[in-house]
Amino acid sequence: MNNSSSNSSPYHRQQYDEEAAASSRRVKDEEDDDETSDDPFDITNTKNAPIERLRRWRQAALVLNASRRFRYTLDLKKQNDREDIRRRIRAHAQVIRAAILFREAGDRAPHVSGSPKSTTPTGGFEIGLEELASVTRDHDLPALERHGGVTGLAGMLKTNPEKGINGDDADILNRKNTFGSNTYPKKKGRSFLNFLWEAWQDLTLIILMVAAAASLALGIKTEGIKEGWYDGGSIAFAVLLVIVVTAISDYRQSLQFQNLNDEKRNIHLEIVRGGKRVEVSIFDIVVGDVIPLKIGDQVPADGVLVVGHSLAIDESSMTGEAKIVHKDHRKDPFLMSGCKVADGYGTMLVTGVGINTEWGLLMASISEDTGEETPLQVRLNGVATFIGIVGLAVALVVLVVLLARYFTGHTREPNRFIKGKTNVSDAVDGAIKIVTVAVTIVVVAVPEGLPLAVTLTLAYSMRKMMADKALVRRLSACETMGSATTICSDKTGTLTLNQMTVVEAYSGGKKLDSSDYSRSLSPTAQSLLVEGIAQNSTGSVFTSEGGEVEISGSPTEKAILSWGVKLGMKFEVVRSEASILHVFPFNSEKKRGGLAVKLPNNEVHIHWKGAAEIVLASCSSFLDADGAVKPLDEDKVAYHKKAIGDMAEGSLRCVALAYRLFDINKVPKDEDQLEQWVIPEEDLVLLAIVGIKDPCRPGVKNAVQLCTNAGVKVRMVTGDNLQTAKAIALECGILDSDAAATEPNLIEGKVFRALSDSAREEIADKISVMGRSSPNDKLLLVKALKRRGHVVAVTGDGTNDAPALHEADIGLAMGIAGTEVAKESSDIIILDDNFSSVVKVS
Ligand SMILES: Nc1ncnc2c1ncn2[C@@H]1O[C@H](COP(=O)(O)OP(=O)(O)OP(=O)(O)O)[C@@H](O)[C@H]1O
Ligand SMILES: [Ca+2]
Repeated sequence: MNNSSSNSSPYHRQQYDEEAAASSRRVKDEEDDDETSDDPFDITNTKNAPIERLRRWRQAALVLNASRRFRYTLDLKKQNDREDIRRRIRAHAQVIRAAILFREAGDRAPHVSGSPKSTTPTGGFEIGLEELASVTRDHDLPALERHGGVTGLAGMLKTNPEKGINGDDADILNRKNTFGSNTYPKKKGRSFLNFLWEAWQDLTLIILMVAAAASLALGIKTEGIKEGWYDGGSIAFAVLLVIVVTAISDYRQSLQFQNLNDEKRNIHLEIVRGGKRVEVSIFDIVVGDVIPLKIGDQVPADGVLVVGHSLAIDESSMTGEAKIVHKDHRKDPFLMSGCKVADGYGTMLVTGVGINTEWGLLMASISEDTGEETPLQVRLNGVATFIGIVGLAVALVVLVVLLARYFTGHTREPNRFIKGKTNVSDAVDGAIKIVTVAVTIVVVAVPEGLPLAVTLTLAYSMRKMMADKALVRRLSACETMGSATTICSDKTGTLTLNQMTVVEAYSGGKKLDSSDYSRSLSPTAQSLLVEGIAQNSTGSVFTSEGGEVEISGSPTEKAILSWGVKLGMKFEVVRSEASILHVFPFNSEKKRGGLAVKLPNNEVHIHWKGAAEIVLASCSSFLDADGAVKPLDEDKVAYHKKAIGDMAEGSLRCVALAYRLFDINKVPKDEDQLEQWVIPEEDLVLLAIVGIKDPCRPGVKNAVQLCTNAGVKVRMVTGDNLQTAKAIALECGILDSDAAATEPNLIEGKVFRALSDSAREEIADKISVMGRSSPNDKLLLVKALKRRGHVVAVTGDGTNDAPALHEADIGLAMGIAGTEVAKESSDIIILDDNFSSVVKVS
C-alpha cells in the first residue's frame, strides 16, 4: 500500500484511506475473521493462512498440522482458500469504490451539480487519479464520453492514441508520481521462526519428543543423571535435527518460490512510445501508455480500447466465471488488468496501474503458494504417518501385554513380580524396563526422515532445473518429468530458431529472382502486395529518422513485413492511404487472416494471407506477369501446387497472399452489422506465394537422439504444411529416413481428426509427425497417448496450445515466444525456448 499512497496526492489519498478503512473494517467484522491488521486498508496484511492453521489446531486435537500430515490427497482446501481471498478482495474493492463514490457525492453536493472534475488534477494533467481510476473501474461509459471519449482522455493524459507517450525519463517519472507505477507491494514471506514453529507440529515428531522425555526420565531414574541421559538425549537431538533441517529446507524453498514468482510476474511486452514499439517490463508501464494487444496476451493494466478488431477478452481470472467478453471501442471499451486476450487484436490506452486496479489489489493480497506438496510427498507423508501410528499401536500393545504379564507374575525372570513379596521400588523398576522397551519400539518405528529426504531431493532437482533454464511452476512436475515416455513438441520456435526470413517467392505465375524481388514484379502486383502486407498485419514497421527500419510482430509477420520492405513498402504511408473496414484476425484454427479496406476512390479491397495451399484453394484467378487478372486453370493450379511442394520440401513455411475487389454497396453500413460481417473468402486473386525459412536449432538433433536412446519418443505436432513438417523432422532426426515418412508415421491433422476414438488410439503410438494440425488435434493426440498408458510431456507456445498443455502430464511452455495463456497452463516454463532444455529437464 505504502508506495501507492506516497505516489498520489496526499490530501485525497488520506481521505480515501480513512473512509475505505472504516468500510473495510465493517466488512471484516461481518466476515468474523481473525485477521489482525494494524492498518485495515492494508489488505496486503491478510494473515489468513497461519490463523487458519491455528483454528484447525483448536478444532481437532488429533490433526496437529493438517497441512503437512494426515492427508492422503492433495490439498483442495488451499485452492478454495485462494478463491475465497479473491472473492473477498473483490468485495473489498467494491467497498472502497463505494466509499469513493460516497465521498464524491458529498463533495459535489455543495457546488450544485456533478462537475466531472471534482478531484484536483495534478502533475500537469487535466484529470486526477481518482477520477481516472473510477471511470475504468466502474466501466463508466457516460463519464468517458463526458471526457471526450478515448481521444479526449488521451488529450487529458498528454498522450497520442497512436504514437503513445514520448517516453523520456522525466515524463515517465512524472506519470509514475502522479498516477502510480504498475507494481504492487509484495506480501512479506514468512520468517524462519515461522517455519521452525511449523516444523515441530508434526505428529511423528511429537511422539518422538514424548518418547525422548520418557526415555530421559527413565534413564535418569535407573542409571542416574550422569549415564542415564544418553538415550533420551540422543533421541531429542535427532528430533531437533529433523526440525531444523525441515525448517531450513522449507524456508529456502519459500525464498526460491518468491524469486520464481518475481520472475513469473515480470512479463515483458511491447508497447508504443514515441511512435515506436519498444519492449518494456510490465512493471514499467505508466498511465498514458499505448499498448498493442494480441491473442494470448495478458492485459497488463486497466485501460480503454483505442481500436480493436474482433477483440474478445477472457475475464475469468477477474470475475471467476469463464466468460469471453467482446470488446469494442464504442460500447464496451473498458479493459481490466489481469484478463487474457482470447481472440483478435487491438490497442489500449492505459488509465490505471498497480494498486489502483483490481488486479493490483488482488496480487498484493494473495500470497503465492509456497507449501505445495507433490503427490509423492503426500503419499510418503501418509506412509510415514501410517507407520508411525502402527508403531505406536504395537508399542502400546506390547506395553500392555508385558505389564500384564509382569504384574500377574507370568515371567520367568528371577526378580519377577510376586504379589505381596516384591517391594514397590522393585515393581516400579520392573515396570520402567517394560516402558523402555515400548519407547524403543516407537523410536525405531517412526520413519521421520523419509518425507524429509524427498523434500530435499526435490528442492535440489528444482534448483538444477533452474540452472538448465527451466522455470518450475509446479513442483510435482519435477517428479513426473523423470517418467515421461513421450514428448509432443511443436515445431516453430522449439525445434527451430523462430527466426524467419522469406527466401523464395512466386508471383505472376513464375518464380521471382530472390536477389531483387521487385524487378520482375508488375507495378499492379507490387502495389497490391504492398497494400496487403502493410494492412493485413499485426506487426509494425518503424522507420527512424536515419532511415533504419525496425520491424516488430510475430516471426512470420516480421518475415513478410521485411519482404514487403524489400518490395519498396512504405508502411506508414500505405497504412494511412486506406481505412480498415473490418478484420478477421489470423488464428491457428483457420490458418489465415484477412481484412477489408476502403480506398480513397471508394474501392473496397479484401486481402487474405495464410497457409499457402488453403489460400490457394480459395483463389479462382491470379495476377499474371503483366498485372492482368487471369483465371487459375488446372495447369496453373498444378503449377502453384508444385511450387508449394518444392518449397515445403526445402523445409520452407509457405504463406500465400491473395486479394479481391468488393462492391462497396454490399458492405454493411450499420456499425453493428459491420462488426458481424463475414469477410468474403472466395474468388480470390492470387498475388504471391512466399517460402519462409526457419532454420533448425543447432543441437536439436543431438537432443532428439538423446531422447530416443533414453526410450522417450519425440513427436512433432505442428500447424505447418505436412511437407515442411516432414523436411524439418528429417533434418532434426525425428524421422530417420524418407521410408519412415509414410502414414500413419506422418499424418495430417484433418485425417487424424476424422478417425474414431479407438482408431486414434490404435495409431497414436506410431505417429511421429503431424502436420497442419489445429490446436484441438494436439489435444486429441495427447488424450489418445495417455489412454495408451504413456506419460506425455507437451511443449507449446500458442494460446490454443493451452488445452493440450493442461491435459498433458507435464506441460512445458515457451518462455520467449509463449503467450501468457500458454504459460499459465503449463507446469514448467522453458526460458530459452530451446528443445535441448526440454531434454535436459527430462
Ligand atoms: N501471421 C500469419 N499470417 C498468416 N498466415 C500465417 C501467420 N502465421 C502463420 N501462418 C500460416 O499458418 C500456418 C500455421 O500456423 P500455426 O499458428 O497453426 O502454426 P505454428 O504455431 O506457427 O507452428 P507450430 O505448431 O509448429 O508451432 C503456417 O504454416 C503459415 O502458413
Ligand atoms: Ca505453435
